[in-house]
Amino acid sequence: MTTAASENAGLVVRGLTTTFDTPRGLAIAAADVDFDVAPGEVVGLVGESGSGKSVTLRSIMRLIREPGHVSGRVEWRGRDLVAMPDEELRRIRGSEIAMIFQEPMTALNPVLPVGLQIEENLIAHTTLNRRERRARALELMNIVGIPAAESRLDEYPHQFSGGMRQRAMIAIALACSPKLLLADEPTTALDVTIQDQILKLLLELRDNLAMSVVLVTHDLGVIAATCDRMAVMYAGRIVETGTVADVFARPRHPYTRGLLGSVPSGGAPRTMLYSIDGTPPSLTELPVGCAFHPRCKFATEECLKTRPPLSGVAESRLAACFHQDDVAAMEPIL
Ligand SMILES: Nc1ncnc2c1ncn2[C@@H]1O[C@H](COP(=O)(O)OP(=O)(O)OP(=O)(O)O)[C@@H](O)[C@H]1O
Ligand code: NI
Repeated sequence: MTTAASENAGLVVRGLTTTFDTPRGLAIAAADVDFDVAPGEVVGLVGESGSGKSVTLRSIMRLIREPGHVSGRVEWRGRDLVAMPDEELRRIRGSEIAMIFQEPMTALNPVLPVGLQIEENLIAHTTLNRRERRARALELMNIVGIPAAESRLDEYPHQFSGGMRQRAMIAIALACSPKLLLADEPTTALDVTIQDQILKLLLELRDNLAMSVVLVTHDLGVIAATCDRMAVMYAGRIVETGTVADVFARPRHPYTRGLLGSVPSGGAPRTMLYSIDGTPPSLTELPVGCAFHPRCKFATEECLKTRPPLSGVAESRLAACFHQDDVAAMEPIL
């Protein structure tokens, strides 16, 4: 049943679990992931390479293919995206919900001019006529800051620089004024100036469209600059959530503390440097107990036997650590 309250609820993810059958066994790439994104809110997902950030985003959009399998609930404005018929999902995808992929070249069609790719989205999801579509495409190119937009509409993706391609992909994603944007490393590999411009653009759109954003990044500087709340992922699980201010000021999970501690103090960090010893576990052979225990200075007997549940001081401020009070009691980092 759809209620007015749930229609306003934005994105609600519950128990999202994604596994892959691999020759080495079942890889649990995302496990029991829970998070919410309110209308107009920007939530960051952060974690090391392979922690399950992209898999989580792709699972929300039902873009996981064999040998992958997704379970759990993804509610968007009160409707379950996991259980919804393909046809209905296709209508929502690209219009209400848009995604920006990690690698623009794979998301863009190489044999179609950029302007036409924007128009294709408009053909699929609006009743605009040809002239109106062209005008809207031009408007979008201007919004994302592509110079000489009029002539660039007829160019192909390979004629665009990396930064311009990223902008083109954002223009396509935004063609139908989505209410939810899933952005996977939208600014990685771009230089700092362009990165700042694109993040600023996303925040403007968030304000103008009351758009919700899930932003995946491994860059804590990007989280600090753009997000309201954040979730830290480790080995497929969310291990800490909270407002960006709270998590940065007083991390409650040793992994988060390690990530933040490895960031140079003074000014927003641009890259995440790892000072945490060791490497993440294999997803087919996760350690018993807490998956982080082999790398953790706080680990005790309990951590080797039992996986700590996400718990904490408030519903919106959680950490999956038995020793979170000790972690929080440490000297502030920044
Ligand atoms: N099709 C697949 N088959 C098997 N394993 C997969 C598949 N797709 C993803 N995985 C595994 O899922 C895990 C999580 O991958 P994911 O791409 O979500 O990581 P990530 O956090 O986005 O990392 P990065 O920062 O490098 O983008 C990885 O170990 C990856 O090998
Ligand atoms: Ni990724």
